[in-house]
Amino acid sequence: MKRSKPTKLPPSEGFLRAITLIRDRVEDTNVYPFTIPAVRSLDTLAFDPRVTFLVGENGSGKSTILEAVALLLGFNAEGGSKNFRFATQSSESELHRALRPVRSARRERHGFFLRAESTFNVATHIEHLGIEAWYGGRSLHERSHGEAFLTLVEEKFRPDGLYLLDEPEAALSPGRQLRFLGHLHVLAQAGAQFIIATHSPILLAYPKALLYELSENGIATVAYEETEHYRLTKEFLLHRERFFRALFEEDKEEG
Ligand SMILES: Nc1ncnc2c1ncn2[C@@H]1O[C@H](COP(=O)(O)OP(=O)(O)OP(=O)(O)O)[C@@H](O)[C@H]1O
Repeated sequence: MKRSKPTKLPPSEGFLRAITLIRDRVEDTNVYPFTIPAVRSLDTLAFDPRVTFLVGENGSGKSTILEAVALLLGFNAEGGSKNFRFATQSSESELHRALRPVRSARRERHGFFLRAESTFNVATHIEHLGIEAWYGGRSLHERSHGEAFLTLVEEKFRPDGLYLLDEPEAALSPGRQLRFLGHLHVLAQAGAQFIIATHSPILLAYPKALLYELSENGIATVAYEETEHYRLTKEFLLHRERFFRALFEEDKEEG
C-alpha cells in the first residue's frame, strides 16, 4: 500500500510573544521617547505569532518602538541581520533598555531589521562583507531600491526567521507590494514572524494580521477598515474631486 508522506505542520508559535515596559527602568518620562503617547502608555504589547502591523500618523512612534524591539533582540540599530555591525549616525532612543522581551520556546535562526532609510546602508555593508553571492550574485547597489528590497526578501528571508520592517512600501510600487504580500504569506504560513511599521493600505489589508494603531490616545488594536489609512484612501479614490475642492479652495478665493 502506498503511504502518503506526513505533512510537516508549521509551528503555531512565533518567536517573540510580547514586549513589556519595566517602569522602574525609565529614568525620565519627560524626555524622548517617553513623551510619545504610544510609548508613554506602553505596558505589555503582544505580537501575533505571524504578522503584526504598527500603523499611525507620522510621528506617532512606530519607528521608535520597532527600533527598540530590534535593539532588544540584538539587531544592529541601523538595520541588517544580527551579524551586521555598522553605524553611520547613532540616534537610537533609550527605550530598549526599559523593555523586557517575552519569548516563546522557539528561537529564530534568521532575522533582519530593515528601515526604509537604511536599505542603501545594508547594501553597502553586504558589499563590504563580500557576500553578494547570497543575494542573487549581483550587488544590491546595481538594483533599484524596490528590486534590492525584494531580492533580500526572496533570497534571504526564511520560515525560521523574525523580520522587523519599517515602511517596506517605501521601496515598492503597488504591484510589487502585492508581490511582497505573496512572499509574506508563504513565509508566515511556514513559520516566519513579521513585525511591520507601515502606512500602506495595501499591506495593511493582509487578512491574517494583528493591527495596532498608535495615536494621541496611546496604542490599541484596530480593525483594517477602521484605520485612518483605509478610510482616507478609499474616500480619496472614490471621490477625489471633493478633496481637491476642499484642498484648492484657497486658490479659487485668491483667483
Ligand atoms: N532621536 C530623537 N530625538 C528626539 N525626538 C525624536 C527622535 N527620533 C524621533 N523623535 C520624535 O519622536 C516622535 C516619533 O517618531 P517616530 O520616528 O517613531 O515616528 P513614526 O510613527 O515612525 O513616524 P513616520 O510615520 O513619519 O515614520 C516624532 O515626534 C519624532 O520627531
